[in-house]
Amino acid sequence: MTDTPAHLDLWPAPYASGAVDATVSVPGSKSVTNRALVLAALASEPGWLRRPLRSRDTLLMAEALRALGVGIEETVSSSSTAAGAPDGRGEAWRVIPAGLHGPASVDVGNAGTVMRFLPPVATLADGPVHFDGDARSYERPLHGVIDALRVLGARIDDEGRGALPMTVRGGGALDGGKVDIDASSSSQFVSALLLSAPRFNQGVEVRHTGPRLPSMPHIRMTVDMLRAVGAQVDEPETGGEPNVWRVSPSALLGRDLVIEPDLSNAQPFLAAALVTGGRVTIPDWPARTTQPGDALREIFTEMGGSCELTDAGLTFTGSGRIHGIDVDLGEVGELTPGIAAVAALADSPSTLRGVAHLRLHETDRLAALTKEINGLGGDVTETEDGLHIRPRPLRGGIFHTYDDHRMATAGALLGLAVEGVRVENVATTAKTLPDFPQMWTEMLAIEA
Ligand SMILES: O=C(O)C1=C[C@@H](OP(=O)(O)O)[C@@H](O)[C@H](O)C1
Ligand SMILES: C=C(OP(=O)(O)O)C(=O)O
Repeated sequence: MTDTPAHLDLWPAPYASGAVDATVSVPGSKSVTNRALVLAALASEPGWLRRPLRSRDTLLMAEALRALGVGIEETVSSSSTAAGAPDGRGEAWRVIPAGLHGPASVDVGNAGTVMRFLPPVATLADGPVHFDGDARSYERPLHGVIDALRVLGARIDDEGRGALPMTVRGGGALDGGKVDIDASSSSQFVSALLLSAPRFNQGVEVRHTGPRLPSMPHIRMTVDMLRAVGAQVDEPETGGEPNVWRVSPSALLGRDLVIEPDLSNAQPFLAAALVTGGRVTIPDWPARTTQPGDALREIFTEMGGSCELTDAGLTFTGSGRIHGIDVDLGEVGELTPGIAAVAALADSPSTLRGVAHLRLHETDRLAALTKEINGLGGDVTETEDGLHIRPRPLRGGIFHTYDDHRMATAGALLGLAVEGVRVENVATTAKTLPDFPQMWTEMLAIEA
């Protein structure tokens, strides 16, 4: 982990002089948008995504599918007031499936969903598909997808790396069948194989053989979205064998889907209510969802507030006090940076457990959180599978972000309560929330 020169891209994180009181409309879910794009591309008829997230990760997914021959048209839906509205709301993507063609090149950036969900799609193309991405993408685990696809009949050139860069030698179809994988380093291995499986000749039977499986809500999301386009899925949570998922071969329907707001991106705004003892409402919070961010209702309530779901959305009200928490975040790992930031401001220590796999995310999040919170005077130690956080008075300073959008929002959160925090490269929030700095200052009612 190298230090970025201090003069580069330092964003003075606004300090909150009082309690926030705001309504914040959060753009669409990254995880839902990228699954919906893949399923729409594999369908047998055109479909719509309304209010898709338009951020680096989802634009990379759309661009990659276009490179394979899929039509994705930008339109302004009837509910829209203006094309290109800053938060992307009101816009729609019309997805027109087509035969998948190689040769093609895919830039995955550092998007786990693109680097894992698209290689199975590429096996269905009629030529080679080359995958490359950011330097960090070479270090993120992909072996589960590569090895499984080989067992299912694919030809992949990765020069023995088990990682990017690589070329999938698409043959126009894939046998499919049974495969064992160890998905303990990423649930996205399972989701990746299931999403394309209706188009494999024999569908798929995936058995997870590893010690643990993180991010179960994201696998539920995959299963739910497959079923919604007509796929037949057998899985452990509805009476199937433990750790086994089966998808039958079938055609997929085109869907007209309104994408839910990204509840993990709602996290910093809800946390602002907790940290300042204020109140924040997130409109369109779904009554039922598979998004892991829904767990924030319980987690932040335990840390010192209350929430209410009404027609106006989810309103979270801070109590003015923040309590430490002892919690297993294995199911909701992507919430860890925001929870760690809040925990560093609490009135008692916290233990965050079950998130060893975060060492393989956008950056090593356990190391990065420890170093950066301690750099502001905090007292955080890494455990084998998480963090111990003992709150101490913090001071201003540079909060490095390591190209990690959730490190940037964690730094902004600390800045609400600690004067003089400067977040390095806040623009890295473009991975999933390009308008974050503007949304943050609007929430605080600060003139831009
Ligand atoms: O399938 C998905 O959309 C995701 C699954 C999770 O990945 P891991 O299981 O690798 O943590 C999550 O952290 C990531 O942000 C999104
Ligand atoms: C882990 C994350 O992303 P990715 O989809 O790249 O794995 C995240 O958004 O927190």
